[in-house]
Amino acid sequence: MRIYHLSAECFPVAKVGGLADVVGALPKYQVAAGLQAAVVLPYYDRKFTREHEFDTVFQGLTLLGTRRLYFEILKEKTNALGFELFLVKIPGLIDRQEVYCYPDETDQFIAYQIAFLDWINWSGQTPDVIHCHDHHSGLVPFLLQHSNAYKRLANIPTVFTIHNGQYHGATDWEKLSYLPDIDMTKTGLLDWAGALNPLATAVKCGSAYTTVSPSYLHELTINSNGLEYLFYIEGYKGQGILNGIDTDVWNPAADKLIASKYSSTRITQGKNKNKAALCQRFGISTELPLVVFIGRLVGEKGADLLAPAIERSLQENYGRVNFLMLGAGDKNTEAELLALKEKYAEHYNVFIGYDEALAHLFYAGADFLLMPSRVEPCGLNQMYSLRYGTLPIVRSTGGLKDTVIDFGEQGGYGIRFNQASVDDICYSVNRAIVLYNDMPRLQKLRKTMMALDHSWDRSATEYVTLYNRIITAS
Ligand SMILES: Nc1ncnc2c1ncn2[C@@H]1O[C@H](COP(=O)(O)OP(=O)(O)O[C@H]2O[C@H](CO)[C@@H](O)[C@H](O)[C@H]2O)[C@@H](O)[C@H]1O
Repeated sequence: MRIYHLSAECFPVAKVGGLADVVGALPKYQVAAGLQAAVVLPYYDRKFTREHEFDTVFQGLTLLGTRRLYFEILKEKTNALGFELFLVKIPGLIDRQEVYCYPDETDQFIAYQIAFLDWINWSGQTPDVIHCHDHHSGLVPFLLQHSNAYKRLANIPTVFTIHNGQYHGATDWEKLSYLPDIDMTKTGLLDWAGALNPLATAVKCGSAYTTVSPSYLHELTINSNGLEYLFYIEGYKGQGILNGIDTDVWNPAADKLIASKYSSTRITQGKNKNKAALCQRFGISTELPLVVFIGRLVGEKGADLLAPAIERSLQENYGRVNFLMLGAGDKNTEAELLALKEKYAEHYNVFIGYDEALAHLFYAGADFLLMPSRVEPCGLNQMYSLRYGTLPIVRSTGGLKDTVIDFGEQGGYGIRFNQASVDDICYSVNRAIVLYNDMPRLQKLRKTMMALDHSWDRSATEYVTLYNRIITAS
């Protein structure tokens, strides 16, 4: 079965967040299961692309409205990622360093999708399934069915996976002229609330859509930034498939990015060594329970709650708990987190920025990982932390609800709270401090956490079942 995954991110080529982790791992597991899975990314001028060799497998000329675009499809020579990797390169438009936030990013993503479709069309390929991830490839299901340019491809089934339903890629109707030779009676499929909305289009036109956890499938009908009714009426096509984690990359027994490797037979020694390295780097003591946060500093992650919650918690528990933060994003939140450093240097520190290696040390060296997310489609951090024996403190939402059971319940191993509020965070941190002071119990929970299996094997099989279903129906 030939599958093309289309995504803006893929670890380690270009990572901004969890989308990259999923697209860098799922195809590898699919290849191991016997599928011919490949990833097609926009080209980025980054370390990975500079350090690897590529063959030019296709060259073409296409149109973006009246603009003529020369494009190339590059293929990584050695399949270094465990699957075929193709890059769409368009000089002057898709050849830059950053993944997002260019003023012409709508043009970039439309051109990327058109170049991909032109390539498979002109090169005579007919993949069994095209699997699109987030709005950056959301127009593909529509173009396959309703563009005269791609008539030969019209029956290819598509899966659309929603990693983040808050971002839709909505744009104004001016961009309609960029779409090649479309059936103008079908433009309603591109519309949501008066804008051209790629995420809504993909939900309407895809053979099926998936969310990255079962709970998030339902939550989209309650909170999806204006698409709630769409998810309600299209719900029959939806399926929640929980993400897995790449256990080759996230494995404390073989992780080269941490200070000391460890397995579930030597958890305490292993974690202590990593905690010592982490605390030394940030100038805090190792004796106290260490609570960390890793992630994008945005409202969805509840990042604005961190500074007030940490301040209150440190005032209530001065000298009984330490905090370390790693993240970048909203400038006000960054400033608030930096300001706390002055006041609480002995018990708190923050690294503003993106640092993959440091994230690994955080997962290994921390005692607790805090995730006060308002919205969490799946969340990978809590699964990484479980694998490293670090107890997750999470708000009960989306994938966090599906993967973390409170230690107060039968078989539980984490801490869960209901409200994205300073009160609930502080209360949960207090529970963590009490648990830390009952070390035999915490050690037992660490063993339980590390024995959990969140690898991709199960979820990869669920995708294959879905592919088979939509292929049969097409
Ligand atoms: N400053 C920093 N330095 C180093 N590493 C950092 C970092 N900030 C974040 N990371 C890393 O980025 C990844 C974040 O993954 P998440 O799944 O938590 O979030 P994200 O919201 O990006 O993904 C979206 O897509 C994924 C995948 O489907 C869903 O799990 C999630 O709920 C959804 O919001 C982790 O690998 C984390 O370690």
